[in-house]
Amino acid sequence: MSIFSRKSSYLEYSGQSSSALSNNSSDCDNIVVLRDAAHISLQDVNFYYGNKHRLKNINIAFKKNKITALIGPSGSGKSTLLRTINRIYNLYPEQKAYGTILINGKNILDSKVDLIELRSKVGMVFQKPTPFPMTIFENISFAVKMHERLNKKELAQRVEWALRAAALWDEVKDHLHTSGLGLSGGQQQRLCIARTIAVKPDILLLDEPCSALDPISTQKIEQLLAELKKDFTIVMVTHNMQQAMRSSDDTVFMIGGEIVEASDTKTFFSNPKDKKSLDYVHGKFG
Ligand SMILES: Nc1ncnc2c1ncn2[C@@H]1O[C@H](COP(=O)(O)OP(=O)(O)OP(=O)(O)O)[C@@H](O)[C@H]1O
Repeated sequence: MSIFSRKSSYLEYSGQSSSALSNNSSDCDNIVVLRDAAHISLQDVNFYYGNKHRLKNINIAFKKNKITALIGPSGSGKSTLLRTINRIYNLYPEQKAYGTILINGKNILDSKVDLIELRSKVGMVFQKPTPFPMTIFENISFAVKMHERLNKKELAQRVEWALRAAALWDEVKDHLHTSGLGLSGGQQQRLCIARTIAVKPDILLLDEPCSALDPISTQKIEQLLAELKKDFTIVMVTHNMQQAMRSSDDTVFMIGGEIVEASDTKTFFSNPKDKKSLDYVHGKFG
């Protein structure tokens, strides 16, 4: 069975009873778990850039088919946390993660994990749109060809499917064979999302996907994410608290490489439990 089979769940391996969203931080320091219907679970994750310890005992689970926002001041470790989930940090030998990250019950930090397969199942979209210097069609077909052998017709269907899913098809269908670099910033970001979902991942990691976009493009991406969560589990770093409030189901608040608080977004913003969360929500720092 593939390690990415959807059969296992957090509840199966943890042996813990299900409660609705629960926050264990009072039981055990810095242990914060969103338990219900978890798809990704980090257990005692620590991360180092060389000898700099930048994620400290992270315990958190992200729910299937929900959007979780990672928020916190600059340097709090949000992007680092995101980068552990598809092991992109492995491109840099001095960067090391320890602990357990379970996806569908399998530890993706295990040295035997196939990183190409992992990254096809855990897609990532970065802050700045980065289309390849190729046509719109090729931007997507190139990604698909790296992972699958499809015939010409199947490939064209997959490109159309991904562009439709990324709410870009109607805007580009008449010029698929022109450069992706000719699109607006918002369209380029949707192209990057289309490219990522074209290989049919289970999980989408988004690192400040709207920070380079104008408000209308931002709104389109937010609407798109609301659609995409029906099919994907989404974890998104954002600096924009309004965006976290509008778009996410759950919110995880970090400072200094640690999780301060995690809960459903409505509760986090209306009734944060930790004084630091309250101060952050009220703009007193960060
Ligand atoms: N490549 C790197 N080498 C060394 N240290 C790094 C590297 N990237 C990040 N760091 C450090 O790790 C810590 C966490 O950084 P990270 O980028 O994860 O924070 P962040 O919360 O995403 O910040 P921001 O909101 O500014 O993007 C910071 O102290 C940062 O300086």
